Amino acid sequence: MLRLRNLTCGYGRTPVVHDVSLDIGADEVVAVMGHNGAGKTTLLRAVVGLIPVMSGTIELARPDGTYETINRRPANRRVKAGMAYVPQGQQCFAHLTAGENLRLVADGRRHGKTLIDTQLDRFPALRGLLNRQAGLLSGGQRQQLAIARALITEPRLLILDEPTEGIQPNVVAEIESTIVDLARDGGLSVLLVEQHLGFALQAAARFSVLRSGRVASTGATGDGAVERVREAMAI
Ligand SMILES: Nc1ncnc2c1ncn2[C@@H]1O[C@H](COP(=O)(O)OP(=O)(O)OP(=O)(O)O)[C@@H](O)[C@H]1O
Repeated sequence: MLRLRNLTCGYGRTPVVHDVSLDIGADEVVAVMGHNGAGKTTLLRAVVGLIPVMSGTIELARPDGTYETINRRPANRRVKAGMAYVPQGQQCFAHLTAGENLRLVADGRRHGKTLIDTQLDRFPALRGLLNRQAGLLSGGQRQQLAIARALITEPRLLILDEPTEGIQPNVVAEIESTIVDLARDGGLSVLLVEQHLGFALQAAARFSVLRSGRVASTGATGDGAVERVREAMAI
């Protein structure tokens, strides 16, 4: 679904992410881990088109499975091509209700109401909160709202930046099972940036660890992955 080849990106003329290569297959969850400042968010920003690529390529699969380079494609057209981005920090329109947050994305889409209903089935806790201001929801509820809103765009690639940050443990488990279900149900690949090791290794099939903007370790999340990740992160 997504192929990064020797991707270098950063801010102004200063590279922050160096020479990163990464593959996410169809219906696959891949976790990118690393300490604060390792460059995880910067990598995602380049993938979604919020900052330019300095060198290397970002390739996205077309629906027919062939790849095209999208380095210069504006962010809004990447959304149209099937990417959805949920930034760090449970971002919602705080003064709008939960329902208005969802309708903002659904309105104007064909079958907008059905799209909202599908997400309310996925996140049943949101049903009773539709008339509540998003700013008054708990962190976990806001994160579910942010993911639901992203899914209304019917992405093929969901990009999540630290979805469990600042969220109580019972909701972390819910979000984890949602992500696993989404990929298992088919039709969706997930690029997950996460510092919560247990969560990332449970949810993802493969991992990459970034250290100082470079890939320090990469592999499958099976036996021995915890040790490899800990070693790469030097924890
Ligand atoms: N807008 C910006 N302009 C200049 N430098 C930035 C900007 N945003 C981040 N940086 C720098 O880029 C480096 C990587 O930051 P980034 O946010 O990508 O790391 P991260 O791994 O996502 O960390 P965190 O887990 O804290 O979000 C840091 O040194 C940071 O100071």
